[in-house]
Amino acid sequence: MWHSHCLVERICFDPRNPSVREMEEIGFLGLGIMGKAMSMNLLRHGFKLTVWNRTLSRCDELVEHGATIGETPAAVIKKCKYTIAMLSDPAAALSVVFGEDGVLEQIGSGKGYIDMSTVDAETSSKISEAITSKGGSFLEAPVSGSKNLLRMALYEAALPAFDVLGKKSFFLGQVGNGAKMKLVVNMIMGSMMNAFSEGLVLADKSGLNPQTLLDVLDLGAIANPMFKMKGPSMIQSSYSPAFPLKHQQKDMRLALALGDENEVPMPVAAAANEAFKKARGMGLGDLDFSAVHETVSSGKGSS
Ligand SMILES: NC(=O)C1=CN([C@@H]2O[C@H](COP(=O)(O)OP(=O)(O)OC[C@H]3O[C@@H](n4cnc5c(N)ncnc54)[C@H](OP(=O)(O)O)[C@@H]3O)[C@@H](O)[C@H]2O)C=CC1
Ligand SMILES: O=CCCC(=O)O
Repeated sequence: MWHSHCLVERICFDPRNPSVREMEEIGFLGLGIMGKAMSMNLLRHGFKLTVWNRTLSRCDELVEHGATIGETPAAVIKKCKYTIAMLSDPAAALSVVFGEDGVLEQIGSGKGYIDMSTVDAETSSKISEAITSKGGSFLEAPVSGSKNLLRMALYEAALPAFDVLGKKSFFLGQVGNGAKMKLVVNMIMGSMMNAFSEGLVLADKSGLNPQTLLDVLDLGAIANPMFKMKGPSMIQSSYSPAFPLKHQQKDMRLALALGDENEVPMPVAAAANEAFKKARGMGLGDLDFSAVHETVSSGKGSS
């Protein structure tokens, strides 16, 4: 998990003292794959939550586990001192803040907004400026890892919640750096996933057992959790979504724009992006990003 900017004040709960946690209510906006898993985790660790999701019915399961529903993002902000958002993309992140009944209507002094969505630096900066101009505090805090980062003070205040949500947090300085770091990481991940897919298909088509390829890869210098976790299901053409392919393609697109801005040639990432676009065109956007494998294995590559 990376945090780049700003939450304020020290939250008065202490991770070692659940009774203190109960004094603070955290808001949570966006209950997709990640938001739901993160909210459940917070509830399990004794945090009180008020949740909102655009499709309100997705709040029901959280309510069964003790959460309260906020009718709008503004209502959640009004009720809670700290609110976390986990939304699909820049458009969603902006609309929840700037739209009708949005975050801006109730944010103000003494309130913190933590956006954990993967967006670009420009989006983070727009949100940060709007929130801080109303006296609120903002922290961009994109996360790495799947369902299985405030000005420094808000960062410190939020650490008890981050401790529950992730293994390690990094404070990266100014707003935008969290978004950039996340995009660099996901650009590498998306490029690797494409090379991995091609390798699996090449092994298979050239008469090798793909499972043996996985075993060999796992013992060498390029062994990594992604190959280990995704490989077996990719061989079975099974792509139950942990990280939806449409979001991986959004991250490739945003990383390539960052490359444009900084004049960094990125031919490998550009080719990977084309493969993810192809996969979206094949109707695979809601499946796991490993479904890009189908663009190679079905013989419908990105050329
Ligand atoms: N899945 C993963 O492994 C990881 C994902 N991420 C990032 O986290 C974010 C969320 O990912 P994930 O949970 O997988 O995605 P999902 O697609 O499962 O969830 C997206 C969420 O955004 C909401 N949303 C979409 N558009 C709007 C809008 N215009 N206004 C309000 N709400 C909107 C959806 O609401 P509704 O239910 O109404 O559609 C839903 O709550 C993304 O930025 C992703 O890149 C980061 C790390 C890992
Ligand atoms: O942004 C998504 C990252 C997914 C992962 O790290 O497994």
